[in-house]
Amino acid sequence: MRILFAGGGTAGHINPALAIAGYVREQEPDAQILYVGAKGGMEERLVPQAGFAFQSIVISGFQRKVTLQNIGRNLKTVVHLFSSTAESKKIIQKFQPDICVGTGGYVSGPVIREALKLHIPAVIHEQNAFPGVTNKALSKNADRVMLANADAQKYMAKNARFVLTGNPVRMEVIRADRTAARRTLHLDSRPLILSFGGSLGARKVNEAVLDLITESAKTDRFQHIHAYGQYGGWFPQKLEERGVHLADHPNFDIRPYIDNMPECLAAADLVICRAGAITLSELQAKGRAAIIIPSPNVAENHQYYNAMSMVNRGAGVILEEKDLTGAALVQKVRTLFEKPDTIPALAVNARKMAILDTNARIYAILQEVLKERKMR
Ligand SMILES: CC(=O)N[C@H]1[C@@H](OP(=O)(O)OP(=O)(O)OC[C@H]2O[C@@H](n3ccc(=O)[nH]c3=O)[C@H](O)[C@@H]2O)O[C@H](CO)[C@@H](O)[C@@H]1O
Repeated sequence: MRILFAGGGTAGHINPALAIAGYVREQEPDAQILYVGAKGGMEERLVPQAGFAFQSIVISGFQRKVTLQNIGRNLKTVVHLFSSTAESKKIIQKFQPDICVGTGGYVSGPVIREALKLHIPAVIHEQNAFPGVTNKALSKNADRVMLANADAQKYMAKNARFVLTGNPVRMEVIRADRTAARRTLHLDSRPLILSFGGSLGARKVNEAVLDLITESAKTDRFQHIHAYGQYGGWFPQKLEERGVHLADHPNFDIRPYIDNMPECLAAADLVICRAGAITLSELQAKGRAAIIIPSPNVAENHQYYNAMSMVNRGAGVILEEKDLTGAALVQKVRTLFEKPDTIPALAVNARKMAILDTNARIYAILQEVLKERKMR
């Protein structure tokens, strides 16, 4: 199979594509896989790191707020609209895919549109209950619209060919073993708290975790791995200013981005995170207890609903950003570790929500679509 993936902007769109691509590669080691991402996007680093061929196109999104600067940006976006279409066509004609898979983000727009125009079958996957603009636009003509949540259907084209698949989670995440991961990460028997604010990081989460780690440094009862994200470069310096010298705390591992998330999730006792759809699917796949802090800055407040679907099943604890302070986070952590049964119960309930055969379901859909197209 020659298969072309397109999706990007944040890891929430990239990792599902990597999960599907990884599964295809396992099933068909000879499969030819090419990933098309946006120039300057996280995919430029994450895709080659996962061992897949990568090509980028120049693309940007429209800014909705009217400011002088945004008018300039939007003019550039119009130019990119044309250039990205031409670039996509060129890549597709050269690679000659049997099928294309779009996982959302602006970059999937021109690639999937051009593939369909060239009569190449194309499917898309939507990770959220509230779909992104690109997937909404593509839903009308895609061969299949694969959904993680049936609610997304009502915002998409009426005649679209929907299939409920769940969210694809990378096999590395599903398979990672706790004991082996803890050994590789040189952890001891103290509990591990893993924290990150979505794939780009989050200032509010960083601020609260800064207080948590400062507090934690007094007793060294926990081990911490924290990712401060793209804009949180101030985090290690702030810790030092508070008298927490990382050199004195080998139990604190502070980084801009967690590249070995499969291991970190496997090793963690408690996760503190945003409510991005893929992060939550990973918590479920691993059965991990979490304090979930939904981002309020997303379309239709969808992270709140993502979080509540776990909270309502006793599979996580919510801390809304309006209530988020360092003290509130410290208190929540304290409460969770107070009784020995609380964290294991959350973890078991999270695991009950896992859908573990999404990659296999999607692989079957790709084959079905290919067969269908051949028969036409
Ligand atoms: C602000 C925003 O618009 N967020 C959206 C974005 O979130 P975001 O890009 O944060 O996506 P998710 O939370 O869904 O997934 C993040 C992915 O990045 C990985 N990861 C994260 C941090 C890190 O340091 N290392 C690492 O590997 C996680 O393990 C996960 O695989 O896409 C999601 C899926 O469409 C949406 O549900 C989110 O609402």
